[in-house]
Amino acid sequence: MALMSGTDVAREITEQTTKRASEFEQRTGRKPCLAAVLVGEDPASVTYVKMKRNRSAKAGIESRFVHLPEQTTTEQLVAEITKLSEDPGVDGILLQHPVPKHIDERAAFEAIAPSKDVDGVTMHSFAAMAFSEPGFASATPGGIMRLLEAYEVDLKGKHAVVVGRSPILGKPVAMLMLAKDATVTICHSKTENLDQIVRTADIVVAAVGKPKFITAIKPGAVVIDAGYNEGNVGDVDFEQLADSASLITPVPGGVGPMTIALLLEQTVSAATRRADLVDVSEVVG
Ligand SMILES: Nc1nc(=O)c2c([nH]1)NC[C@@H]1CN(c3ccc(C(=O)N[C@@H](CCC(=O)O)C(=O)O)cc3)C=[N+]21
Repeated sequence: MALMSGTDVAREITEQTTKRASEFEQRTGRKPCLAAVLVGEDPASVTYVKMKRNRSAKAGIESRFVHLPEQTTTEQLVAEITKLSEDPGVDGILLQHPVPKHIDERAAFEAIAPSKDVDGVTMHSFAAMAFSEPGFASATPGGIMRLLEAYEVDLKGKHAVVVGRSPILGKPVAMLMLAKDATVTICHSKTENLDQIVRTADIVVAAVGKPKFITAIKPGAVVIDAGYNEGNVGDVDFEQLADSASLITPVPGGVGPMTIALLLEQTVSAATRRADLVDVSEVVG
């Protein structure tokens, strides 16, 4: 078994992002700006948004925080996000999921301008991922793909099993893996014989939100734990699988830091594109 260190790969990506942010500031006289929108006081969400803002600041990205009360209506939230979409000083918009149950989350996500959807949550970004067109990846799926790339996991012809079909995690990561020529199976709460299907996977992506849900794999499989349950517990029973997996992500230190790295990277890309600058790093590679 070998670990896939999201912490290490995220650090490398963010070093590059920091350089690009600084170059953006030199050329435009302002920092790239990410607006983070949080509705309510869910303690986990408060922590995540704080982490994202801290890491933005360290990378030279300005962050704007829009904290709305729990009882905000869909109309009010859509109005706030629309303002940010129209604000020329804002490059990227993150609406922290989940929003309170009375809010139509899809309507809120769709108020994000496609050019500012650095968290990859809109239908526009989903379509771009599904059609392999340029666009923003959903942050966690994009982070997972970069982690697989960093560890040279070739998906071509392999059976990838995604457990979970949420709009910003399971479904888009399945599209991204399909684009890399994996044979993709998506399992969910209604799937029959889920354990057996997981045991046929060369690559397992656990994205169900159930602590230690995945307990058996095919020996040698690559295991990606995208779960973020209370107390930093993943969806994978790490102890149970550590020996039989060829590569496995830890929690913490796996997918989580990659999610934030992608968010920041895409924020600088959005800023660069919006300012109509040629991004030297994209040209030079
Ligand atoms: N619109 C939206 N986009 C998201 O990307 C999004 C979201 N909503 N809602 C919640 C989930 C969760 N999420 C995490 C990000 C980083 C860590 C992370 O970095 N965790 C650290 C540990 C955290 C700690 O030390 O407390 C780690 O895994 O090493 C975890 C979870 C992003 N999410």
